[in-house]
Amino acid sequence: MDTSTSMAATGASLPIVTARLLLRRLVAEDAAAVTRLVNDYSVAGNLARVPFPYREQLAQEWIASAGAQIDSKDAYHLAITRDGALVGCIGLTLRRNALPEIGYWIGRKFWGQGLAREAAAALLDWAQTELGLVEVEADVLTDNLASQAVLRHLGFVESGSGVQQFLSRNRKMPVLMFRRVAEPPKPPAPKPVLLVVACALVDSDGRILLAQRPKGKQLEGLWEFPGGKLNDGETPEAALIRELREELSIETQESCLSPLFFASHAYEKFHLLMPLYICRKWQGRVTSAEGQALAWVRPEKLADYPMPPADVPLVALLRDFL
Ligand SMILES: Nc1nc2c([nH]c(=O)n2[C@@H]2O[C@H](COP(=O)(O)OP(=O)(O)OP(=O)(O)O)[C@@H](O)[C@H]2O)c(=O)[nH]1
Repeated sequence: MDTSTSMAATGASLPIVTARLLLRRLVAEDAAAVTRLVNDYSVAGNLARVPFPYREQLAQEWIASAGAQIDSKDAYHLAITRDGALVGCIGLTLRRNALPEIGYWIGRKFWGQGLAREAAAALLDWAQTELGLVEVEADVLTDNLASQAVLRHLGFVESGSGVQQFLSRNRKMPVLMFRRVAEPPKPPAPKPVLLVVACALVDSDGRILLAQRPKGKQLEGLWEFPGGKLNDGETPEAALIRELREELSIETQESCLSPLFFASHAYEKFHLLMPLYICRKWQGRVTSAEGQALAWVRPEKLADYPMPPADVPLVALLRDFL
């Protein structure tokens, strides 16, 4: 069954998938299952707008109107299915002079498994993301403690009480009103800024030295400019002179290091800020002091060496510069 094509027209993405459930558009074939589950006083008696006994003809009409309401964006009544079988329904109705209202029911044999809570949590998240709904209301029979527990768990708080006509009971019943204000999405936690210094060592043939990141390290196998993190109290230049000594067994001086470009890149756990220096003068022979593979690379060949994402803009700049 394709429930996604027709939703495309409304701009909202359905179905909604949760750990155990699929919330999808109701289809005509659901009428028999809806009738079987709702035509049970323990279910229908909690619902204000369904008569009891409940007949399949009503289910057919309701399913047709639910489809039309989704298309007109007036309400989103969805089937709750588990492993392909209908276990209940859930809906969100957008009202003109009132807040949107959520309602749901679960067939009696599926009670006690937290399915209403799982479906409602998913629909509320979906409504916030897809429809921008922040505040939602729900009315619950005063003695329907299970449904009130679901709402409380989802962050609803009691906002009033009243009476409402219940078709299923053919009389007015006391209800509690609940309201939920969704928390605004949390901004991502700020990442620590990591300062790393790196160097484009350029030999007399105009080739640049790249070092391969060893196995077991983050970004292993990628080629990078020699360098590393600053120790406490170190200047960038002192750190770079130390790193070149430790990694490549060469000596250089601050006067031989010229700042060139810098990389600013968001990695998953930190934000890298990496000034890239250029150095054409050093003492000693470049050797791999830490066992890392080294390569002297012509500027036009740099792109053949896979490098960390932070380095990509630097490589382009360096190629133009040299
Ligand atoms: N040296 C260097 N580091 C780079 C480059 N590009 C880039 O993203 N980085 C990142 O900057 C950090 C450099 O830290 P580092 O070399 O001192 O440390 P590391 O990850 O090797 O681990 P370590 O702390 O065990 O030595 C790494 O996260 C590395 O992925 C680059 O061109 N050169």
